[in-house]
Amino acid sequence: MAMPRIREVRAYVVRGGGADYHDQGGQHWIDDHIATPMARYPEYRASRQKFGLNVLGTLVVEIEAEDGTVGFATTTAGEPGAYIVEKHLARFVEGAPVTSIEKIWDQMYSSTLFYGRKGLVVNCLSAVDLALYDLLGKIRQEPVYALLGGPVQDELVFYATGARPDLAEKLGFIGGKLPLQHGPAEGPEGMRANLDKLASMRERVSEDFFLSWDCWMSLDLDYATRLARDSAEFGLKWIEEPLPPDDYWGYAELRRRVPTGTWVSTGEHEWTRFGFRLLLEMGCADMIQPDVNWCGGITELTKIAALADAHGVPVVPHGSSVYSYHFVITRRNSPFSEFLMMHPQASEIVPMFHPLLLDEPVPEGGRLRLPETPGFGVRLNPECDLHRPYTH
Ligand SMILES: C[C@H](O)[C@H](O)CC(=O)C(=O)O
Ligand SMILES: [Mg+2]
Repeated sequence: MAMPRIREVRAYVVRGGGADYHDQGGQHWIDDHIATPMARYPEYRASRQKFGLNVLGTLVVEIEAEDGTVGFATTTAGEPGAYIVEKHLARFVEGAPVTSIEKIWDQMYSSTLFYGRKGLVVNCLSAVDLALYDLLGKIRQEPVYALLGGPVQDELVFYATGARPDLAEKLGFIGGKLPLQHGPAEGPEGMRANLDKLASMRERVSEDFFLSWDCWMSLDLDYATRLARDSAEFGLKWIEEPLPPDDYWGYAELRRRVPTGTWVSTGEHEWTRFGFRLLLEMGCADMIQPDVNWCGGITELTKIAALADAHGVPVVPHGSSVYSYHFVITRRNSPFSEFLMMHPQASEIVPMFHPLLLDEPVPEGGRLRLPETPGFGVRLNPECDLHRPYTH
């Protein structure tokens, strides 16, 4: 079968949910006094949006082949991302065969080394990579998981991230990850409030339902050590992203300090196999959590997961909806998946990238069988207002 070439790349910005899942309206648990590295400044404690967490918005990348087939994907990168895709990355994609995914990745990464390597630029590159997978799947009439070698499990099993693990258990999830609300700047009172929250959730859920902390880079080594130790009596399964992502030494030390049986996890804000190589070789984590919409797309996640497998470290991707589901279903080394509760009170199941995607699958009873729809199996919601700020 002759493979078409790529005709055009287009980059759009959209506000309100989507891949920038922090870009929510008011009164949402995800913006309700969550511990962050900015919480040392009292004026930025109550709301993450106040310091600019949702400043970027969602970037949508569409890639159209000569035969008219369109693949698309999304990331957190907004208007600066649209500029990078249109003015820089598109040149490596347009005119290339739709199968040229590895070469395009290498050209995008190598050509942006002088200002990229991590963060926004690799988020953009991830969206292009995922859009290429979506396109290839649609052209071959196969789901992305089939392109990746096929499923190794029949269905995905989920834990839930949100303010109400007790409700998540009733919805069938296997565990719940709570946002930590108070950091070191809030002293012993904040620590007590954190532990009280965990204790009260432990009382409300069954013994087999696991509980974890999401610390969103907000702690220091001593606080993280105390939190992990004092949370152990409530059966804490893991302490996630307790330290700033560049503190590889702190993570390695924390792993030595936490009680046996408590995992240290991180990787949500790490990029490419080079960043994960440091985490793995330095013994920073019992589990890594790359976000496929950020870390370099499927092309890079495949390499990161192979490295992790060789180190005996499980890979449980951060959020990222269908983009991680198609990957996880093909991996023995990814025992479960994350579902971010995007309902404002975390009391009902809402698609993770709502309202941007149509046909976005959600777990039922904490489980999900992926449909056989080509590509990632989702469509852009025509009711979302996509804006194309740049052309090339
Ligand atoms: C709940 C966390 O603060 C963050 O919004 C999401 C996250 O880190 C995760 O899902 O993991
Ligand atoms: Mg997290």
